[in-house]
Amino acid sequence: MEVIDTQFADQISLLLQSPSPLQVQEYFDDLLTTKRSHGVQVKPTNHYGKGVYADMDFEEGDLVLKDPMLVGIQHSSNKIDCLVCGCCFCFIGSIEMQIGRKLFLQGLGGPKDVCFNEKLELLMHEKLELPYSKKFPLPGVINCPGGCKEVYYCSKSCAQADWDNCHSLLCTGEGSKSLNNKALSKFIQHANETNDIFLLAAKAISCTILKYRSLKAVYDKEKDKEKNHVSDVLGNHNFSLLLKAWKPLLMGYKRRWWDCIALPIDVDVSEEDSFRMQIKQLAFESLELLKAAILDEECLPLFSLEIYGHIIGMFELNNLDLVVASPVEDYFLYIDDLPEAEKKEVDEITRPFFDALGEGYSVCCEGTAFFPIQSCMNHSCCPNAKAFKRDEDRDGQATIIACKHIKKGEEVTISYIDEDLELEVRRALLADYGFICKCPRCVEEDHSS
Ligand SMILES: C[S@@+](CC[C@H](N)C(=O)[O-])C[C@H]1O[C@@H](n2cnc3c(N)ncnc32)[C@H](O)[C@@H]1O
Repeated sequence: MEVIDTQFADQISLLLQSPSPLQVQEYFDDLLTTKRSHGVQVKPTNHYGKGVYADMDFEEGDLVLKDPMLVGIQHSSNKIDCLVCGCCFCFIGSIEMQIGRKLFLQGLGGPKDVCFNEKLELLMHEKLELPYSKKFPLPGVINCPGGCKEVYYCSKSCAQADWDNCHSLLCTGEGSKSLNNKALSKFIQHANETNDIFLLAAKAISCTILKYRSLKAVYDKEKDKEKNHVSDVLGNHNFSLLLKAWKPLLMGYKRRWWDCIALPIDVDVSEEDSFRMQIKQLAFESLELLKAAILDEECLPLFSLEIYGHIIGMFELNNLDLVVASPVEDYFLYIDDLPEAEKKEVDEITRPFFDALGEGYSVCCEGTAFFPIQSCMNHSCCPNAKAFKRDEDRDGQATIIACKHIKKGEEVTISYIDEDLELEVRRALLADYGFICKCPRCVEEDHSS
């Protein structure tokens, strides 16, 4: 066992204790009120933990819920394709910048002629305007306040929100509040080379530390007024503040990553134990790098392997794809729809870029995120709702749409898998989520098979 795990065993088990139904109810009622999501409630189900229930009638196609993420990341491999805000994940810059940057960074200057590559640079720096691009305006690019040149934003408010929420600890720029920028870069490199779910876990830990620090500052101020304050590292007051800061993660459904991760198809069942040990070792290596970068003496239990494993496990079981459609796709579709004569003229300018982009012209922003309310939605193979982005949903929030009539009081369910598959295939896929589905359709198909 790791030192922190042994030393803080009691606190760790409190951090992992399932919240009472009342705590769950209060937390989600509060969250839904703050987010002004009035159509749903989170309540205990009869069978499997908590679930989301309709608080009003919905018709097919109605918006049931917009759920802002707790933490999210853009996949590292997607960063060349799409320049998006590091907080709300909307596309930023301009159509020209998106196209020029992507082609330039990929070294895909098409025909390797100097003239074309010069054009890409001009595009990237917005010194060359493409016809009709103004019809697809994007917010300007705001730099990271810590100067890292890794993350950009759509507005000063998004930059500040991300800084205050988690980025100040995970920024590799000069203004970073991490312990050691080199160690942080090593942690990030390890995550990029192994599994970027570690970046999501690091965001969750940073969020908790920063929340803890702000709760502590308020607490100390109050205490100062009382004059007799004695600061005790991880004493009762501090731990109760840490528990409070941890609350959003406390609510998530968690299992240890190395226990819950699905066995890859190329790993034989006889090698399962050794596979799970390797996964645990990988988490250990990542955690050691993270500790060197952002360890906080007052939040030590957060850096135990047990907690790290549970946070990653929660993201593994509950994470949802973060997808934001590309305005570059809209742009080229618009050009393609122009009246023939005009299209011919415009095409002469845009065609070389379109050809160089190839199929990549429509790549979306892709990543992984944790959505607090959507992650409470249970699965059904005959769901009444689905995660679906409409044309207007151009940021990183999860959008849930009713796919049939939902009555007030009914549970809102989504399908975690492609529900059109056969019973046996569905069962195999759902085994990765750790349960056997007993929805009405599975029960009926099971009886008739
Ligand atoms: C994303 S969570 C859903 C919320 C969860 N019920 C909770 O209490 O936090 C997924 C977990 O819920 C349970 N679950 C969801 N749908 C289920 C179903 N149709 N049958 C059995 N268990 C289900 C499983 O334990 C699954 O791993």
